[in-house]
Amino acid sequence: MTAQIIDGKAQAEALRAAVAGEVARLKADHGFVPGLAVVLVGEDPASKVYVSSKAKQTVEVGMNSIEHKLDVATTEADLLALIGKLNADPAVDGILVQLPLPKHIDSAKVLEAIAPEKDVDGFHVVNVGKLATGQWSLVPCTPYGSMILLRATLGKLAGKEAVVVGRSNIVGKPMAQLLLKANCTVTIAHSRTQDLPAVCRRADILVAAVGIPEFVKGDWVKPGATVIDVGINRVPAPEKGEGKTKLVGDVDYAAAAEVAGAITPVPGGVGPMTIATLLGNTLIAACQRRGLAAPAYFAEIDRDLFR
Ligand SMILES: NC(=O)C1=CN([C@@H]2O[C@H](COP(=O)(O)OP(=O)(O)OC[C@H]3O[C@@H](n4cnc5c(N)ncnc54)[C@H](OP(=O)(O)O)[C@@H]3O)[C@@H](O)[C@H]2O)C=CC1
Ligand SMILES: Nc1nc(=O)c2c([nH]1)NC[C@@H]1CN(c3ccc(C(=O)N[C@@H](CCC(=O)O)C(=O)O)cc3)C=[N+]21
Repeated sequence: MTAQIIDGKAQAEALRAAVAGEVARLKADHGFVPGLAVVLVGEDPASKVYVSSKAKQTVEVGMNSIEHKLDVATTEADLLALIGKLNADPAVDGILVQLPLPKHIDSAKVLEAIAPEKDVDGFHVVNVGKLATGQWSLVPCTPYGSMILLRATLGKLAGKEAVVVGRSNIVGKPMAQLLLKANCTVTIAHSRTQDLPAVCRRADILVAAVGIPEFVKGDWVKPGATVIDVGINRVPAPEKGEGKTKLVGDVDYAAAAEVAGAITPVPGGVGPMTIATLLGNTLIAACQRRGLAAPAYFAEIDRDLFR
């Protein structure tokens, strides 16, 4: 048996088309255009690629993109001052500070400085706390995108056994919270988990967010399970020529695809969804801040997943 390939690229395109439609409607009916500010500190090549692709897609859906590219030597105080300005700027609906930040800057402090209602990453403690206590909040993009892929693949998730490998604040923990909110039975595994292969084999839904190339093996996957591979790892690809690289996930894709019912590829899986949900969150934040109802498309996703 070969698994269904979950097409994150196509799902992300559909989501962006829905966002573009809503942006046009808001402009026509309410006379404003949502704006997303993305802040990049330093010259990390991968971060630069992500930030420019975020800016491009922001403009493609009809929103305003505000880019701040700061020198690697930018002080924490200067960054906090910029965030203060963006918080106060009425043209800015969403603020994203690209991670990782240079070592001399305290990321936690920076994330807490972002106004929670503009925190389109969903990383602020207020939004984390709201998610954990069942209140409405902006939700981290990668887990939210993963949930949308699960909804498209499985429909209702209630009662399913879900295992999340990884417990970071940006992926593992919020992913587990969302699966719990969707009435799954959730296990969070990490580097101290005993007999990880056996824990993974219990999963109807297996989410890998580890940061180790092809870490999850084919025989860790329960036959028919749905596998969400969050990992993005750039590795050498000598088969493509000397010095060439390629992207692989945290799952041994070829082996897992023999066993799983459905699986996300890398690239083309969770990654594109992350940017699409970022645009979705910006739209939601823009509506929320003006007291407008959440766009119907997102209300429907939330209803299907969480009620
Ligand atoms: N597709 C997308 O849009 C995004 C992709 N990513 C990718 O997702 C992956 C995870 O990212 P992130 O959560 O930030 O990574 P972190 O490094 O912050 O967290 C990794 C987690 O994996 C766990 N882990 C590490 N080694 C093992 C092991 N041997 N066995 C079991 N668990 C282990 C760690 O456990 P412990 O806590 O015990 O140390 C930790 O909880 C990366 O590949 C990253 O590139 C990230 C963000 C967005
Ligand atoms: N504040 C903050 N928010 C983030 O959401 C955030 C961040 N910092 N720092 C880095 C990680 C990583 N991340 C990705 C986004 C898109 C792809 C993506 O589009 N990937 C494509 C391939 C891209 C390529 O070819 O390089 C794919 O998987 O198909 C991947 C990873 C967001 N992150």
